[in-house]
Amino acid sequence: MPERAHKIFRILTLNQISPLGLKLFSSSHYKVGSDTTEPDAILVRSHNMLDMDIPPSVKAIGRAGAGTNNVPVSAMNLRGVPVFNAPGANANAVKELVLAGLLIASRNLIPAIHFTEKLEGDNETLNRLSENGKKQFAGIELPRRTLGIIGLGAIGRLVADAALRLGMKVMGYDPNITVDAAWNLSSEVKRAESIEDLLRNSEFVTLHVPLLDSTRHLVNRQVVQSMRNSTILLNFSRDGIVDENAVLEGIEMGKIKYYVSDFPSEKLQHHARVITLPHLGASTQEAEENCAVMVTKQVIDYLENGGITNAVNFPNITMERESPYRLAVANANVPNMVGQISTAMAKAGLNIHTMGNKSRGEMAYTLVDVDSPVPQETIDEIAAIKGVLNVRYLPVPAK
Ligand SMILES: NC(=O)C1=CN([C@@H]2O[C@H](COP(=O)(O)OP(=O)(O)OC[C@H]3O[C@@H](n4cnc5c(N)ncnc54)[C@H](O)[C@@H]3O)[C@@H](O)[C@H]2O)C=CC1
Ligand SMILES: O=C(O)CCC(=O)C(=O)O
Repeated sequence: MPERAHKIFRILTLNQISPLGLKLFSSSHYKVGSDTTEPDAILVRSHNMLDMDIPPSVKAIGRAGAGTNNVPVSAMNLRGVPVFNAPGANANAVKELVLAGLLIASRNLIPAIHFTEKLEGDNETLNRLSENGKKQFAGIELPRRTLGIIGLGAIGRLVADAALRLGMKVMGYDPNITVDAAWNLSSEVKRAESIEDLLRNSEFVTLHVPLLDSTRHLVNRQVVQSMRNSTILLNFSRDGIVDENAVLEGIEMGKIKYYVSDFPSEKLQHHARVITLPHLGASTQEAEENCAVMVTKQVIDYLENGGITNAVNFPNITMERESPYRLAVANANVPNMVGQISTAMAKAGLNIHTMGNKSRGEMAYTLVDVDSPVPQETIDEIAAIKGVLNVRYLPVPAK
């Protein structure tokens, strides 16, 4: 029978994670480090895990941020491993950088700064050269101009609010908007029927969608053609959402005045009409702390209690502990799984105290609390059921 002793969980960090989050891992129960072998869980920010050999010991992955396109989520589905993220935890940081991008581009600040940097002479000369040269950097103001927002989730919504407060008109496009996001969206945001509808009406366009198969090259040649002349395009989502060749053509044709992107790329480097930042969207103390704390709490609850909150591939499920013996079963979302799990438990004479089962897409998850210890043979029998991906026994450790 498995012992009811404190297990030491091993956590591997693949990026720098805020210490405010890491300190939630108590040193008596957790070993945390960037060199941890046989990890129970991995914490990651932008490190590319797509080609990584993820050890079989891994039971959970925590992405201290929003986008999970750097994590092999489908491969983790096959293992029944939840991939957690931190929805909304860095949204304000991104919103602020988008506002900076809007202002930098609308006032031609990058070429203006370069111009001033190159000036030489005494104060009188600098003053004369500045006054003579400044007309080439005259910009536009934001009030009454339209910002088109593609993707109205955590970030898009905050950008909409901020733009409205700056006196802009806002148009939004998001065919998959969640009920929560829709409730939180200002009624002043005009709904675009299509991306083309949004582009026809917007002087500024900002992208806030995840990188998925369906959003790769969302901004392509055809989309660029639909833009108004001199559109300022902002991309703080992911580089893959934009076809860079289409952007370069759009700049040539006068469709795009500036492309402001958080993702440097070889093709766009040193282009006078491209402003790039080094993926700085979430790099504030507050966002780093929020993300680390949120995702660490979720990973701890999963490892210790089997609770799932904010996994991108599993349903949310938490269950109060009403008895000390708990099984957590990840399985494929196919018929009769719960029946087979309960039959195996009944065969061992186990009395089920509470049971919770939820599914999402192809994944399902079952938490079962029983009144007495679960024998290893029963765990093995459940693990052998076709469709079961993993079984974890999570007894409350003896004091
Ligand atoms: N530059 C940076 O440092 C950061 C970048 N991001 C990127 O921003 C993305 C969005 O972040 P959040 O707003 O927090 O995510 P979110 O999940 O709250 O919102 C994404 C929204 O995009 C919508 N969407 C999906 N496909 C769409 C489509 N084809 N057209 C229009 N809307 C579509 C969804 O319905 C959802 O409402 C992340 O996935 C990540 O790639 C996020 C945080 C920091
Ligand atoms: O952790 C970071 O700095 C990247 C943030 C990001 O891109 C995200 O949360 O999707």
